[in-house]
Amino acid sequence: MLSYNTSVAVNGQRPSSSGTMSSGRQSIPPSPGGARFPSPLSNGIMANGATPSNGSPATQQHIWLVTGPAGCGKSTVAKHIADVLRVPFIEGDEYHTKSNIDKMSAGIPLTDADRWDWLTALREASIRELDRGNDGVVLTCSALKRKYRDVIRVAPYFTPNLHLHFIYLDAPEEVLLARVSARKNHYMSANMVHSQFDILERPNADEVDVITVDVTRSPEAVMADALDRVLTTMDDIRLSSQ
Ligand SMILES: Nc1ncnc2c1ncn2[C@@H]1O[C@H](COP(=O)(O)OP(=O)(O)O)[C@@H](O)[C@H]1O
Ligand SMILES: O=C(O)[C@H](O)[C@@H](O)[C@H](O)[C@H](O)COP(=O)(O)O
Repeated sequence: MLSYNTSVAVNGQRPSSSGTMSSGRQSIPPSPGGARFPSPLSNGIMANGATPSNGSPATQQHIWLVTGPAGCGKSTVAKHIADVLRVPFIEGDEYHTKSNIDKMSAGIPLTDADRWDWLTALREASIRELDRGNDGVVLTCSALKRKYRDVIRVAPYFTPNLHLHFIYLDAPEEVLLARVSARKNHYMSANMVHSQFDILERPNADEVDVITVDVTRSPEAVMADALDRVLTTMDDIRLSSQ
C-alpha cells in the first residue's frame, strides 16, 4: 500500500508496489477497460476530431494541471489554455468544502488532512471530463507539495494514452504578495501567501511531467509561453505515438 509520504512514478506507470494509492478514506480503482477513451460520433469521427482506432493511432488525452502558490496566475493561465484548446476548465477553488473555505477566509492555512479529499475530488473531476469524451481538461490546484502532485499522478495509471502534465507557475514570494494584495473578492488574503511559500516544494528535476513557466512577466507573455509549451508537448506526444 502506498502512503502519501511515498513518491510515486511521474510518467503514469504503475507503481512498483502492488497497492492503490489511498488517503485512508478514498482510493482509485483501476480504470474499467477503455472507459476513458472517447467513442466514435455518429459520423465516425472521434469526439476530438481524430479517426477511430481501427489500425490508426489511439487518441491521446491530456490533463493539464496549473500549479503554484496563491496569486501566481493559475486561473488566468488555465482559462486561456482551456479556451484555446477548447477543452473543459476546472477551477480548483470551487472544489473546496465550506469548512476549508471558512478556514482560509479566517487566515488559517489548510493542513495535509484538509487537502486530501480536495485533491482526490479534483483528480476524479478531471477523469469524469475525459470519460465524457473530451480529449483534454485544464484544472487549477496549488499542489504545493510533491505528495499533493502525487495524488493527481495516480490518474493516468493503467491508461497509457492519458498524459498528465503540471504547469508550475514560478515567481518569488514578494511578486505574489503584491498580486494577492491587489486582488479583490477572494477568500485568500495576502497574509496567507507566506504560509504557502513556507510549505512549497518546488518541483524537482526528476518530476519530468512538470513544465515550469516564469511568471514574473506580463500576463500576455506568460499566457503565450505557457500555451506554446502545451502545444509543443502535445505535438511531441502525438509524433512519438505514431
Ligand atoms: N503575469 C501576471 N502579471 C501581473 N498580474 C497577474 C499575472 N497573472 C495574473 N495576474 C493577476 O494576479 C492576480 C492573481 O491571479 P490569478 O490568476 O487569480 O492567480 P491564482 O489563480 O494562482 O491565485 C489576479 O488579479 C490576476 O489578474
Ligand atoms: O487562488 C488562490 O489564491 C489559490 O489557489 C487558493 O485558493 C489556495 O491556494 C487554494 O485553493 C487552497 O489550497 P492550498 O492551501 O493547498 O494552496
